[in-house]
Amino acid sequence: MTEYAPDDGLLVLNDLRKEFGGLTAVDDLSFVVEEGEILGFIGPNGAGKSTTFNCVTGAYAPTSGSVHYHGEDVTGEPAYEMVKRGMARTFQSFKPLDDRTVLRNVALALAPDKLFSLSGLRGETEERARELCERVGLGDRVHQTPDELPHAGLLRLELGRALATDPDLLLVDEPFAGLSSGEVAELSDLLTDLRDEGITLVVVDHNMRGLLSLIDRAIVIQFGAKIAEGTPEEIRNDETVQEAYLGGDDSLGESSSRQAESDGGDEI
Ligand SMILES: Nc1ncnc2c1ncn2[C@@H]1O[C@H](COP(=O)(O)OP(=O)(O)OP(=O)(O)O)[C@@H](O)[C@H]1O
Repeated sequence: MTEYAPDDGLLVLNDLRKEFGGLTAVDDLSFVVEEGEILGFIGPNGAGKSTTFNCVTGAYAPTSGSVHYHGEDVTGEPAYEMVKRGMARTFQSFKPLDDRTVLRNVALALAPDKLFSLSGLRGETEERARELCERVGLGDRVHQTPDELPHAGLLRLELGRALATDPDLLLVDEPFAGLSSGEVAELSDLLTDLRDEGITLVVVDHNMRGLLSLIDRAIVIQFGAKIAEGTPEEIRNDETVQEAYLGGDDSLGESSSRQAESDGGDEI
């Protein structure tokens, strides 16, 4: 099996393994994230996507294997260390503070220690929080509270919170769930803008709705192991991927993927 060198990519995983008792959630998984790309990290429900990234971002210690970031061995480092090193993530089930404005929620991620001691946001902190709100398209909603935002707005807020740590790698967890196709397109534009500004992105999802037109490349996993890797076109046409999703239905093509999209379904 290929052993990647530590500097083969911005993020390099070699034989990453995570066991929970007798269950192997991540099964000797190796792949790289190249600097400047938007990588799709795809797999059916329960494939091990979250566990992989919990091992990478420091929420879990891997059972074995290695993680290199910026060429350095960061295997098993805690979450705050990974944030300091420039890795950020969004969570699918995030909970903003509903009694604080959008601006304050972003500022909280920017300066958690200061927010509680200051009576109001001032100077640099407020300015940076405003910039971040603008950057994620919430410039005209800074004084609203999260419960006034539509779901797509909450996702933008979560992105603003993640960007507050000034990451160079951003892991985005299932961003398109619950969005209309118009909102998927708008969010894709935002993610592409972030990439163009120099942030490398990994977009994690269990379906490919909206994803294949956004990403440069994808890794597909099943039962914790890599089953395919390639361009969106290669992934779409990969028989193993089709089997993993559809139990061997080889009729998958443009039309059925569009059908899945219009159904909001789980398929490719
Ligand atoms: N903390 C845990 N303890 C025990 N088993 C776990 C734990 N976390 C995940 N698992 C198991 O590991 C396997 C992989 O789960 P994981 O959540 O990583 O999959 P996933 O690809 O992210 O799925 P989804 O798309 O549903 O989020 C599953 O069988 C899950 O039940």
